[in-house]
Amino acid sequence: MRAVIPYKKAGAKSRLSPVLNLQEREEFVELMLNQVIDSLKEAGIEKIDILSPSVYGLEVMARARVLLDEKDLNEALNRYLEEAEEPVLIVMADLPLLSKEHIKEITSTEKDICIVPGKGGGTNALFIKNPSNYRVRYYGSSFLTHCSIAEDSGQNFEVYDSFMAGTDIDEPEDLVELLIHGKGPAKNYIDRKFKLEVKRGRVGLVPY
Ligand SMILES: Nc1nc2c(ncn2[C@@H]2O[C@H](COP(=O)(O)OP(=O)(O)OP(=O)(O)O)[C@@H](O)[C@H]2O)c(=O)[nH]1
Ligand SMILES: C[C@H](OP(=O)(O)O)C(=O)O
Repeated sequence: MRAVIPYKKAGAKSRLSPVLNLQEREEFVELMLNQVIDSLKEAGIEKIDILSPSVYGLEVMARARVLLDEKDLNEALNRYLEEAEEPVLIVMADLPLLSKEHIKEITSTEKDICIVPGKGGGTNALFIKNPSNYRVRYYGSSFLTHCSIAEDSGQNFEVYDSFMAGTDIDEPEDLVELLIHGKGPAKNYIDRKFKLEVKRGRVGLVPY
């Protein structure tokens, strides 16, 4: 088994631009990437690839193999799947609440594929036992798309239902979940810039 983390630091997390400037977003995304790598290693996954369109932010990366592919996310990942000769776990880099336990459960599925839905219809992780038989199509309602792709290719799949693994950090309100449930450098980075605002209803985020 090997894990691949698609990663693009340049201009990362544009949806967080209302609350973080470009430098902050690029610093933050690098912290989240390293927490995902931590969880993969803690789960015993030794072969970890980072698939990126450029070497930016990865010049001194020694914790995983860096693969460069300037193609867009889907083309790059599908080329990776074509060339893979073992089960592949695709994990997004913006999952600071993903734990080793989640990873062990996801990769222990009895199905051909395990799909981890994100918020708003996305796909946070995909474990694919037979990568030659599967292709990805991220963006839009990619979770539903990936379920259909599995069905259309005659492969059964498990939907891994987890609030924590399902929390990808895309929008400012996602930072609330990181402050409440997270730990480690990514959480500490946001902790230094924001505090929780507890009013009626949902907890909010306010800058210091
Ligand atoms: N290899 C590769 N990874 C990408 C690319 N675009 C995004 N990613 C990564 O794919 C994952 C999901 O991407 P998004 O959540 O859309 O991240 P993003 O593009 O920084 O966020 P927004 O700018 O808010 O859309 C993250 O791990 C990104 O780092 C790309 O063109 N190539
Ligand atoms: C890549 C994309 O991420 P999102 O924009 O949903 O966070 C997806 O999961 O299809």
